[in-house]
Amino acid sequence: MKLLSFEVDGSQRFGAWVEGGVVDLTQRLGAEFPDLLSVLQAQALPRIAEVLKGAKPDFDLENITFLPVIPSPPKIICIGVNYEEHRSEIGREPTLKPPVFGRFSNSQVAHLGVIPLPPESEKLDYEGEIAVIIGKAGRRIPVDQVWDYVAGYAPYNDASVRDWQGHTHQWTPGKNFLRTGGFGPWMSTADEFGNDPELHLSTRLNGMEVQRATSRQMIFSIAELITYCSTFTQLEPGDVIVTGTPGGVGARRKPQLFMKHGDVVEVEIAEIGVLRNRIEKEA
Ligand SMILES: O=C(O)C[C@H](/C=C/C(=O)C(=O)O)C(=O)O
Repeated sequence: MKLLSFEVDGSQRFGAWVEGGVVDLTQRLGAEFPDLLSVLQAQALPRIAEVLKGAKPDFDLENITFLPVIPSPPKIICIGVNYEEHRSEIGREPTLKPPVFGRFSNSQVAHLGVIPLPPESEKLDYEGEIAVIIGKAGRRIPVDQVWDYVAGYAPYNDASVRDWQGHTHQWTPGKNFLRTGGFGPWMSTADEFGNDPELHLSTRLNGMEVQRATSRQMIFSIAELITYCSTFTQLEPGDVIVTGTPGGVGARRKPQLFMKHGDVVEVEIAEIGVLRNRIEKEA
């Protein structure tokens, strides 16, 4: 299933993309589940699958406004330096454990939303990534059991304000400018894949491919990341783990390639879909 959050006529809803459009699940199940997060919290994905059997779309994609897949995740845990090509382009020493940092939920932006280029920056960069959405609470999850805890996967753009990321050795400010973290268009539920799926990730800037990798190239696998993160914190349904970006970021190109007003950035997971955002100067 491809599940999404969206708005129609100012009302926030959740639904499923099926061939031909969007099935409105708020209309069918809203009394029980106000949003996609509550579906995950109730572990009600099988219920959604039941409701979707034979359901006809209610909206064309053109008639909805996308919201971030989970608009307010309990936690957004980001992983840095998780592909060898990126590690070597930034000249970092390998680490025995994954670098971890956080994003706030208001740093997210939906598919087709505008990523603002803040007046404080001349170095807004893209980072195409695979997001893992957690479907079940767990602490110290053994590596061979992590797949029971995954609800699905989605494209993510961990767009980064490099000037602010570089102020100190903490990356948080540069990773949390408002509406820089693209999340969408939808999550594909884990049952569409086997355990440990190979997902094919690419990033395009104005149609030019700038990043390409698969989940097999991660330094710390999705399973290892879930085990690691669930050791220092309790993972909860709706938490998002953003698994790191491959080589090819704009800051490390020669010449550098930062995003500017009018650019269109796309992050694609071939098995899931394309997340597209336009860059606009923030007034
Ligand atoms: O500055 C660094 O060493 C790493 C930093 C962040 C990387 C990520 O967020 C990631 O790898 O996904 C960077 O490349 O600027």
